[in-house]
Amino acid sequence: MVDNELMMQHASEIAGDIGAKAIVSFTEPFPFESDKPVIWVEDLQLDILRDLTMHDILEISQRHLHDAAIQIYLTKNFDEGLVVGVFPYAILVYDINEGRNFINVRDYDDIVSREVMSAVLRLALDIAVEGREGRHIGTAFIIGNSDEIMKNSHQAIINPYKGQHPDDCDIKNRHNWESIKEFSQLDGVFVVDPNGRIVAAGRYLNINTGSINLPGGMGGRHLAAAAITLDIPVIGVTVSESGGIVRIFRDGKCDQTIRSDVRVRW
Ligand SMILES: Nc1ncnc2c1ncn2[C@@H]1O[C@H](COP(=O)(O)OP(=O)(O)OP(=O)(O)O)[C@@H](O)[C@H]1O
Repeated sequence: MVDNELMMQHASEIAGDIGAKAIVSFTEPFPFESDKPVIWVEDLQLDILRDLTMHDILEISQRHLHDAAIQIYLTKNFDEGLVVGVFPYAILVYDINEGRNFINVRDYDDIVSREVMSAVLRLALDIAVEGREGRHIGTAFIIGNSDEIMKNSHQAIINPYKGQHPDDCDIKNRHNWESIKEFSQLDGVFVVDPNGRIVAAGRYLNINTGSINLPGGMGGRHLAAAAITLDIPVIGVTVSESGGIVRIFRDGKCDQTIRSDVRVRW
């Protein structure tokens, strides 16, 4: 296998030559100096690539780079430009526009601002990757006119956000994420208004799932999120307990699927 340091040096040169925004490294992290920001991707078992054909290696590497690019897009607001991906076996150049075409938070700005949508997706990815106390967590955020959502739902347990200071309910504020992650273990969903204020947690949606048709493997949580988006103009963001996948629902359908099996570190 080629030395990781050598791969990184070449990637750094390529990144300089093509004016890339960053280097995304899938190799084992080590201290590395570069003019370009280096993003390390963790939690990937790339050893399995060793026995595959070059075609398969490239296909899998590209998929991982695509997943990482979505996280970079959501976290860094990199809207366009190139990144150089470094794998133990390959160097790939990736256009962030491709990731952006796949998921564009502006697609939802008739209901929720880009800032709130990015925050919810980033938090949802965190919950999908980290879980809580060593176990996977599933939850959902229903975003839109909160009065309408409240009318179409009821408390499964006491609402922990009732009567709280608005600053403590702001989903855009990362300082609030720890408590949101804690409450994501509760049964039911979060209700979020278009400004990013969490109005309720532990909320059960009163829905009619008759006209909803989802692919197999999606149970009550996904059905409920899909159904409410058909009944009223809201967005549903789900985190699946089984599989750690984040999905965006709109108009009764799953609009986007984001895999969480790569973890980027800045
Ligand atoms: N109508 C509803 N409103 C709000 N939450 C619901 C509703 N129905 C189910 N849920 C939530 O979904 C949880 C899991 O249900 P289920 O396992 O059937 O969902 P799922 O879609 O298979 O999701 P996962 O992939 O996360 O397991 C329930 O414990 C509950 O918290």
